[in-house]
Amino acid sequence: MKIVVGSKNPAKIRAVKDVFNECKVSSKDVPSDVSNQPYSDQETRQGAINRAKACIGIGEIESFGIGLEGGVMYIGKQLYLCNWGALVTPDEKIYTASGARIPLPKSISDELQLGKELGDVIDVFTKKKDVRQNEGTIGIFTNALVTRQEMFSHVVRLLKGQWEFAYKN
Ligand SMILES: O=P(O)(O)OP(=O)(O)OP(=O)(O)OC[C@H]1O[C@@H](n2cnc3c(O)ncnc32)[C@H](O)[C@@H]1O
Repeated sequence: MKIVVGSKNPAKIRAVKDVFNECKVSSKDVPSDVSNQPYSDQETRQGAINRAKACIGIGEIESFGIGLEGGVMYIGKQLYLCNWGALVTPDEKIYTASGARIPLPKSISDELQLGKELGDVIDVFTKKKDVRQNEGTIGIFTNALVTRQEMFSHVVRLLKGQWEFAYKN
């Protein structure tokens, strides 16, 4: 079984390798075809689906595609971090799953409202570089108890499990 991950982000690739450790996992940078900063569950999920589909294009007929997408969404006035994953099979069946979500501090959501991307805002907030490729925003605001890789591993496990269930039944 070959898996193609639609991102060069190491946190995402490691999450897929962690769950599909028996498979050949490769990665390629594909477009999400949604905004750079998705602003709803719907848009974030669509970005994950678009990435997964783009992975099983020409030359990848036998492969499974996985797309992982980060975004934000409102519940009332509270902005939350949200994450979605999609797995597309070679015969184009689509499985989706979402990840844990946590509220973002007002100082962060105020910056996002100016049109900035979370990845840039969290780097400035933490005075770190490439948080998105490491512990992620979820890692920052959970004191590293849950990192971006761990959160995405859970999403990928949800995808794999749904596919296994469908395959067996
Ligand atoms: O290389 P790709 O796969 O594009 O990875 P990315 O982290 O840059 O991009 P995503 O599509 O996953 O996320 C969309 C935006 O939200 C940001 N973002 C989402 N979740 C994040 C997190 O946990 N930590 C930091 N930035 C995050 C991210 O930096 C982007 O600006």
